Amino acid sequence: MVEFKDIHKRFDKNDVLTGIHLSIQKGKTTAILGPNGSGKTTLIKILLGMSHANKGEVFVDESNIKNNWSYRKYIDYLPQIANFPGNIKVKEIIAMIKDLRSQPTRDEELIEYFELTPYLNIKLSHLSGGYKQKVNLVLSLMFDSPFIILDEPTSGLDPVSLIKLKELLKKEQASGKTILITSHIMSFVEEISDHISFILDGKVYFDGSIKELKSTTDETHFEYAIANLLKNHHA
Ligand SMILES: Nc1ncnc2c1ncn2[C@@H]1O[C@H](COP(=O)(O)OP(=O)(O)OP(=O)(O)O)[C@@H](O)[C@H]1O
Repeated sequence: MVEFKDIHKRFDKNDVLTGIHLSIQKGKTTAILGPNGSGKTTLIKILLGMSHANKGEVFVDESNIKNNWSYRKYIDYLPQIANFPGNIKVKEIIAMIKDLRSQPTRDEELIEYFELTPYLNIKLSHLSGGYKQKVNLVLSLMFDSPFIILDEPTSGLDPVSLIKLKELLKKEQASGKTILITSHIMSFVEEISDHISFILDGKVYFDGSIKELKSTTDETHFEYAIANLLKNHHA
C-alpha cells in the first residue's frame, strides 16, 4: 500500500534518514520504532507531504505521491504534538475540523467513547495532557478513514484510557483498516502490531514480525528483543 524507496532527509548538517526502504501492507498494523530522534515523525511527515525528502520516492497504491495527493483524504492522522489555539473550546475545535473536511463524521460516538461530554465547553488550554490527547484522538479518528497514522497515540493517557484506545484500534483492525503507529510503550506496540520496522542510524535496521524479532534476537520478551537490537548495534 505504501512504499518508501531510498528516502534521505537532512536538516542542515543532521542526516536523519539515509536510505529508508520500507513497505506498509494494506490491512495490517505497522509500528515504526526507533530511539528518540531517529526520524520516525520525519518519515511520517514525508508520507503526508508535510516534509520533503532530499532524495527518494514514496508510492501510495503504486502511485508516486509527487504526482497525486488525493490519497491524503483517505488518511486519519494523529500528530505527536497538536498545536491548537488554547482559547478555543473542545466543541469548537471539533466543529472547525469537521467544517474543513465536509465528510460524514463519527465525532459523537468518539466523544462518548472517550468520556469527553463534560469537557465540551472547556477551553483547550484548561485541559490536562491526557484530555488534550483524547480530544486529539477524536479529531484524528472521526472521519473513519481506511488508513490511520498515529504518532505517539498513548501520550498522556491513563491505564483505563490506554485500554480503551487499544480496544478501539482492535475494532479498526477487524474492519480491515491499515494502521501505522509510533510509540515508545512497548506493551502497547506488542499488543496491536503485526509488523515492526525499527529505524536506527537513518536506515531500517529490523523489518519483520514480532515473532521474527524475538527469534532473531533470541529473546522471549518483546521489550528485551528491542533492547537487544540496540545493544548489539552498539557492541
Ligand atoms: N523541522 C526540523 N528542523 C530541524 N531539525 C529537525 C526538524 N524536524 C526534525 N528534526 C530533527 O530530526 C531528527 C529526527 O526527528 P523526529 O522527530 O523525526 O524523530 P523521532 O524518531 O520521531 O523522535 P521521538 O521518538 O523523540 O519522537 C531529530 O534530530 C530532530 O531534531
